[in-house]
Amino acid sequence: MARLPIAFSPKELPGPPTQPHPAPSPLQQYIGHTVSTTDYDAVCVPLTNRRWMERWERLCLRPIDDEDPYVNGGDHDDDAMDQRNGHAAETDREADIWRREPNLNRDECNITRLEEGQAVIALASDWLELDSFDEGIRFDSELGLRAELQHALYLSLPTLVIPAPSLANRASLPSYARAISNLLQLGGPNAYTQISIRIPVSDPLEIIGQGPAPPNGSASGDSKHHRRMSSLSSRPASMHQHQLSLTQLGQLSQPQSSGPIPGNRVTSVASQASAAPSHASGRTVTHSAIHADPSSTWEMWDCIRSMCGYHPRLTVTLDLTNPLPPSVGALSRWTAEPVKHIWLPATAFIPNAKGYPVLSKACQAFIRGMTKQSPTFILADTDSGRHTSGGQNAYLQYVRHITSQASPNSTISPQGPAEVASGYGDFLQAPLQPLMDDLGSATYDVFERDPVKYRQYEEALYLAVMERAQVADDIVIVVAGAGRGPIVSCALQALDRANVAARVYAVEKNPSAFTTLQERRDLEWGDRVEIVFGDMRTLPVREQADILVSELLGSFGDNELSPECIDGAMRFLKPEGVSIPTSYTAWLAPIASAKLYHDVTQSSRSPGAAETPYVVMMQQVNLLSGDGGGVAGRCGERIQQCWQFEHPRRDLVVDEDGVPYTNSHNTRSATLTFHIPHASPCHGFAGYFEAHLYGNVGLSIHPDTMHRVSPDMFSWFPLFFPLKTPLYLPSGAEVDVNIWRLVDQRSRKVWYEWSAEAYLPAAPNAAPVSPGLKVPHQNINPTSPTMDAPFSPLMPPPHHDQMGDVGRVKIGQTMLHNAAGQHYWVGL
Ligand SMILES: C[S@@+](CC[C@H](N)C(=O)[O-])C[C@H]1O[C@@H](n2cnc3c(N)ncnc32)[C@H](O)[C@@H]1O
Repeated sequence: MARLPIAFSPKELPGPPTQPHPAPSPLQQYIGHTVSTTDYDAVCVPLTNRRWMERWERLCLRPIDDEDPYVNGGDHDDDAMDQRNGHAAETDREADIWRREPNLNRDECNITRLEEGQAVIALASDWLELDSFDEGIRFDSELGLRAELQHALYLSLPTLVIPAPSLANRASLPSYARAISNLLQLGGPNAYTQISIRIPVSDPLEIIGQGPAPPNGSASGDSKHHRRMSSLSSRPASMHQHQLSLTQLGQLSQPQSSGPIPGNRVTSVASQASAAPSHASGRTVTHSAIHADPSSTWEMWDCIRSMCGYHPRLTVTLDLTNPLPPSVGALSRWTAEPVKHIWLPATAFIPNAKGYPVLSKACQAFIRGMTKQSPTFILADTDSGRHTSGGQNAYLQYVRHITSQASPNSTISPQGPAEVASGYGDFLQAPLQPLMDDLGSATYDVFERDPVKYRQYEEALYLAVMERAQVADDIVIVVAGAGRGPIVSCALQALDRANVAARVYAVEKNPSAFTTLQERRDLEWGDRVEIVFGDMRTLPVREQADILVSELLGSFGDNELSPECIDGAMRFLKPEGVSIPTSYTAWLAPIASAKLYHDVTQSSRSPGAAETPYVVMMQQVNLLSGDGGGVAGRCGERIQQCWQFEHPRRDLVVDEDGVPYTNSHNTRSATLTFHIPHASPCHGFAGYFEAHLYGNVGLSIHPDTMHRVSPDMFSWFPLFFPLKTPLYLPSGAEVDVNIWRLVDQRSRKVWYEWSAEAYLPAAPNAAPVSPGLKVPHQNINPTSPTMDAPFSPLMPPPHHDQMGDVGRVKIGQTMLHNAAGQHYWVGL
């Protein structure tokens, strides 16, 4: 496993440069020394220092009354008031000049030189509040952050880590996200610095079921709320907005006024905010409704990145300060997100029996699972002396040890050996079309490296030969689509093992591969094999076979047109003959993957790129569905079967040449209902196949059976059916997926179309619920932070369907993808 970078977050930094450039600055020396003399790879440094905070606060905040010397000093005379007003006007002027061109001064920055930016992870100021209740603080925080990002872009810093939005202030999250979205425009399309949002892995109070985090505590536990109000808020125009936001939060008992509220402290407003927030619609959402699913921190991230349009320079710094949520499903969502850093403070470690810092089993498993995203770990507070043994280095050594161990077997995609897999992770590949195109030798070379597939074929052939040998003296094997001949060799080895003689034909339509077959016949096989050039669907039959063996399977089973080819080759088969494979099935599951979604929707891709299936070795992908039927027992398993093809089919109507008149019998359709335990956007579907070769031998890339059926096989990666627009699925949602395999004989095409509908389970006869009333069927209310649709007074009463006692309410729908095969089809 590749060595993952680990960064050190020091408590104290060296002072500013004292020598002119190019003499290395103290910070540069410190970073160089740390990286060269320890096992750390980077240093995590706050971009700015206290002086910047003090200037920003002086310009952008006004003292609250009890801090104001003019008010509390008792000097209420006119002169004092005049002096005070004059002073404030001067600061206002200075503030507005700053607002016109927000900047940082040199002595406010910890990092000032290009050379210092190497091996650095920069932290933005954690006292800026993009999501403050106070509109003025929000806007000035955005300007402050703009100045910081501008500086980071100037220094080409790789990342600026932005403080977490406040859990206690979800209502302002859209403001936070809007500000981030605007900041991402800075520097234009060639901007380099990534913005990484620090998101806590959980809200601890949510985990113990006590509702959201308290006010005045940021998600990471730091107190960053300003005790003062914005200087802008004392101006009439913005005060209106400020009042409005407070009223919407139900916090003001006094009537609105157009002027400042005497003695009203921002902190007191914030402290009331954890009481049940009442939305402008008048709909009351209780804490339990909001926080039944431990996902509010992930949901904050989902809101931000959705509002930022899945921007490629927007990433997550996952903060493990708080305890992990107990649900593996809730945690695994992070595997599908662009997690760039993992913040690991000393408090996340527990002491082992000898007092050394270690991580809990759950945390170890989580971290190992996240290593495929290659995050940088940031170790913080390791010098706090929290653990009695090992000293500061123990944390580093331990994380090195954990991240060097392979992640447990929880993959949802076959992975080849490192040299095959490297570079394939989450890479979108166009599915092969071996019927329409002639494959190159290098392509055959790649799939011939998988010994498992051929071992399975040889075993299946051995079983079939042994069985046929019981009833027939004269055995004929036809390898249909022989490629460069590996299955021909499998057939010969199976015959040798069974000690049975047979005539073997190798049929191939790729003229170049046919030359390799000629060479192998001449040099290896001799007259044991007869090679035949041509299309198996039209070639004249020389001799009928006992065993027709083919490998025309795609990642979804039938997507390389195995059904159509084998139908045409049926003419080669004796009435009692067998096909290897005898059947194959296509399977589907809903997935989330910010990376795959971003890749298919990139502007450089064609408009139909999000309506085309891709072959993908899935890594940063989360399988969304759960087992267990869902609330109403309507849902199937987490990965569901779409359809099956069996060979040989004896019921087809064929013409005088033995070729089926139509291909209509190869159309298929499926409607699958999945249960979604944890809220997530759905970015598409993973398609898998299982093939029954013969006897008890098969091939599988189905995540639940591949390790049993064909362990370590890596010839096929899953097929990804993207959604053009993500479909948001709240906790407890049900998603109906429709998928069709369609054929057109005249245009000689086969293609897939797909769409999905999202529902929430709803109680039978559930009347709209009044604010504050308890929801009747608690047990069917699997809520998420954004889920209150089934019982919303704004929605019509739930509609019953035939499938069970629990009705459901539709909440979303996708378009039909690849209608009429306009963007993707496979030629016959
Ligand atoms: C996926 S490759 C498998 C090759 C080889 N059997 C193996 O397993 O390594 C499928 C092969 O079938 C050939 N093929 C596809 N359709 C065919 C057809 N209708 N007639 C003859 N060969 C065909 C392709 O050219 C290709 O060589």
